[in-house]
Amino acid sequence: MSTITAGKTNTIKTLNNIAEVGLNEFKKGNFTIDDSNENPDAVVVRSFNMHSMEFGSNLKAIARAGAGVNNIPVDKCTEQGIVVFNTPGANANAVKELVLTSLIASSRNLFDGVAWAKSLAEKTEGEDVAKLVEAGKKQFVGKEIRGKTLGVIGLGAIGALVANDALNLDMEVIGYDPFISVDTAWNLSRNVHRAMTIEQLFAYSDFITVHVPLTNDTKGMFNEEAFKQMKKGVHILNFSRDGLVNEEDMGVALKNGTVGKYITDFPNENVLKMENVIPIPHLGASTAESEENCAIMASRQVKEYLETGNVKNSVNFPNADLPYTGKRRVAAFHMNVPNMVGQITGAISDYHLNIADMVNRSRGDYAYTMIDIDNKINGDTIPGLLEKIKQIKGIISVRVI
Ligand SMILES: NC(=O)c1ccc[n+]([C@@H]2O[C@H](COP(=O)([O-])OP(=O)(O)OC[C@H]3O[C@@H](n4cnc5c(N)ncnc54)[C@H](O)[C@@H]3O)[C@@H](O)[C@H]2O)c1
Ligand SMILES: O=C(O)[C@H](O)COP(=O)(O)O
Repeated sequence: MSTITAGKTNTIKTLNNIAEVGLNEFKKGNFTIDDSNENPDAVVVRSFNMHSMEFGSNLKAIARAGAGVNNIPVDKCTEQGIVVFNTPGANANAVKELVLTSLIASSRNLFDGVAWAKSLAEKTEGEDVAKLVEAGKKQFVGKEIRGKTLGVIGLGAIGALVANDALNLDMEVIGYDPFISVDTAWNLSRNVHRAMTIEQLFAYSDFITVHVPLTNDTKGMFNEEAFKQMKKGVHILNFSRDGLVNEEDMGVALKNGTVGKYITDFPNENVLKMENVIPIPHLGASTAESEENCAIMASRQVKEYLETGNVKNSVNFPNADLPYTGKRRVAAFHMNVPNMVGQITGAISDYHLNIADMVNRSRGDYAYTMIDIDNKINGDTIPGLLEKIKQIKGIISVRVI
């Protein structure tokens, strides 16, 4: 649980394709990328499922080049002092564009219409194609979205962009997010109506799009009870995670017409068998721009953490920033309980070391302390100092950088 990292080459392992421009960030420092390494210092990942992985003793950070971290065992990482990062907002525009595309395309029956037009090649040829097109197009008459109501559940990076742009498409927009952040609230148009309860949103929406993380609280939130409260024929867009939807209940709602269409970025065996499902192969964030944004952000955050201890955009530990001056730095994750800082500084003073600067940040049950040391530390001193800090009850992990 304790490591000395100064001067050491840090090994980075990737578990998915990560845009090269992001991985190039590691060329500017003491890093090697080695995907065969069984005990890397950090992992960069997209959607690879890490839940059954064992973590080596060197692992200090996992960066999700993307938003959702449900593929990472975050609680296990916290217990082991492994920082989990994500890249908030870096792929939001890509998802927003596909949500709005799918909203219009589903309302205009575009997916079915295009598939039907393509199928004509097998049925006829020559001028007959045009005749069949004109005769058959009536089956795909759609509805305009102008004036219709879009319900947006979750007004974070993606939801807020979708809500604002839907207003520009002349839709009425109603949003629901009991945990909205101050930053997002500032970015949200004042013309977005606020639903005080999710039931209000259900009752008024012709289209519902969901942009919340998959957690124990949101799992299965689209279920029989929810469908009962929606307008008949509502279109539901799910670019968040399949687990938000109770698929058995969705199957029934699609069959009896309660839900007119279900557009999902997470097709699986169950939903592929259902009528009126528009399956998209998880393309929400799949643009060159978004993949690059996410890869750069994830790589920079890991690099900074390994080199300086500074934490930015962690989902499990507090963010902390202490300007790095090149002095030796003690960085410790610990429980957020009284007298931890006192005990860590006590251990440092036992070695007659003087403190130059420090920061302590907390988040729920956990806290992070970084302490810069004034003196030049003899390399032989470090293992003893680490051991002493490690013995303090409540320490989760400690490094000297
Ligand atoms: N399809 C894709 O490729 C793709 C890409 C990016 C993100 N995602 C998914 O979309 C989710 C949202 O991404 P984001 O970047 O907007 O995240 P975000 O963290 O910026 O926003 C999430 C919002 O959901 C809100 N929220 C949480 N629980 C809620 C609840 N019970 N009811 C209403 N609101 C609730 C939060 O307050 C927050 O504002 C991600 O967690 C991920 O699962 C999918
Ligand atoms: O949560 C996310 O960021 C998305 O689901 C994107 O996943 P991807 O990186 O596998 O495209």
